[in-house]
Amino acid sequence: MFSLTQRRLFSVLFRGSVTKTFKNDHAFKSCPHLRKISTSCKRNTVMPAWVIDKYGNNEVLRLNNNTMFPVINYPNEVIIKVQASSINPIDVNMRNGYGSASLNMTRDPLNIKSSGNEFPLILGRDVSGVVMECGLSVQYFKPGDHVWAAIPPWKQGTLAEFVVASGNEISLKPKCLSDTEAASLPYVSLTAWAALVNSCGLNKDNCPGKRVLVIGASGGVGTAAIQLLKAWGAHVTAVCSEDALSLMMNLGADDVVDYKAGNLKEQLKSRQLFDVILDNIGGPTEKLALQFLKPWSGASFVTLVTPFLYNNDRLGIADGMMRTGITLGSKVMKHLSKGIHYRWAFFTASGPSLDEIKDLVEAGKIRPVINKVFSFSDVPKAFQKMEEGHARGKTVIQVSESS
Ligand SMILES: NC(=O)C1=CN([C@@H]2O[C@H](COP(=O)(O)OP(=O)(O)OC[C@H]3O[C@@H](n4cnc5c(N)ncnc54)[C@H](OP(=O)(O)O)[C@@H]3O)[C@@H](O)[C@H]2O)C=CC1
Repeated sequence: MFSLTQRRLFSVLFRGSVTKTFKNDHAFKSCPHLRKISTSCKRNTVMPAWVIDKYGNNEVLRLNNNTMFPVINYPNEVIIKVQASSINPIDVNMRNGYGSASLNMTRDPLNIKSSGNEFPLILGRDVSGVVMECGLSVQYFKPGDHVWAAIPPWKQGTLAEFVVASGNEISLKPKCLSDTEAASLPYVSLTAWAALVNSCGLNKDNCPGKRVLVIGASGGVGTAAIQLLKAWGAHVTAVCSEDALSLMMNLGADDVVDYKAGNLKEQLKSRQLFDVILDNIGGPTEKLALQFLKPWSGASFVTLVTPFLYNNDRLGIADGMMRTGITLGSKVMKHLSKGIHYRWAFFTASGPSLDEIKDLVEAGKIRPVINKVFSFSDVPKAFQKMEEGHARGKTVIQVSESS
């Protein structure tokens, strides 16, 4: 097999024959702003990026101005100039080593690098930016398009000047949002979509009248989930701390439960049972919440907090997968016998789903909820903020001055 350096060299040498660049594009010729970006893109073989060279605390984050410029390896890929990004809990967890067993394996799909050689690793999943270059099989996008996306965690991330994404992971950015606003939504809204739509089968036709409980409602995923559910007419009960009550009401929640105000079980008992519960917290909360679903009526419990990657990290892929299968299988069977569908959900990168979210944003049904915006040079501070918890929406990174 080819070494990584050889593969990069081939990609650079043959790039002209497998990609469409800005320079061939009519829009490019007529737009000085884009021409400027493209020129810098073409001239540089390196770019600034926040990388880690080993797992650990915030001290492992390093701004490297000489990070290798990304190249298109497959004809369905695009290179995006990152205008804004954001931080999610997975970034903090990955910095600490979370997912290293499974994600390293897939981050190098051609298996060119040996295991454990994933560094320097770029974190950051969200991007709002401009397409610079397209592989030849990319049909729906062209250089110069303003796009947003969430990049899967097994790929290099978006805390960099440029990032590579697949054409099927990106979507045209909602025109009504700035880059910093747009970068706050893809990862969390696609996670909410994966949980509510893909796992629980909710959609705009069957949501009206459904009672949904969102636990951990004040964070990134929760704020996106509430808005998606309200856009489709569900009755939403949000579980959060007291200081997030007004945020929840502003987002449209019908009922709010303050989990710090006292006995959560007693508070939930005073409500009617739910058709769907979205759990963003896990642990003891899962056990407690499962009692509050309508049994034998198709009700679903879906959690985002699963031991899937932890098991692989701890036990290795084979044993980890087996442990995960046993845990999930036994929980599914246990709750099915009580008339409840029990599910785990995972973020799924999807341009088509982002297209639908874009429509909801442009219709004014979903809006960004931004906790704080940090500059690119302050990425470590943004990680620190994320790590401190108590998020109220999203922590966003302004990568380019013009975002
Ligand atoms: N499976 C997957 O693919 C994915 C999983 N996740 C996971 O989902 C979870 C939520 O993600 P995200 O929304 O981005 O995280 P955030 O950190 O943005 O939000 C978490 C929120 O939960 C609140 N919270 C903490 N404890 C409780 C509690 N006991 N009851 C109710 N609310 C609580 C926090 O505020 P406060 O403490 O002030 O109450 C905070 O607002 C994370 O654990 C994340 O790792 C996220 C994305 C994808």
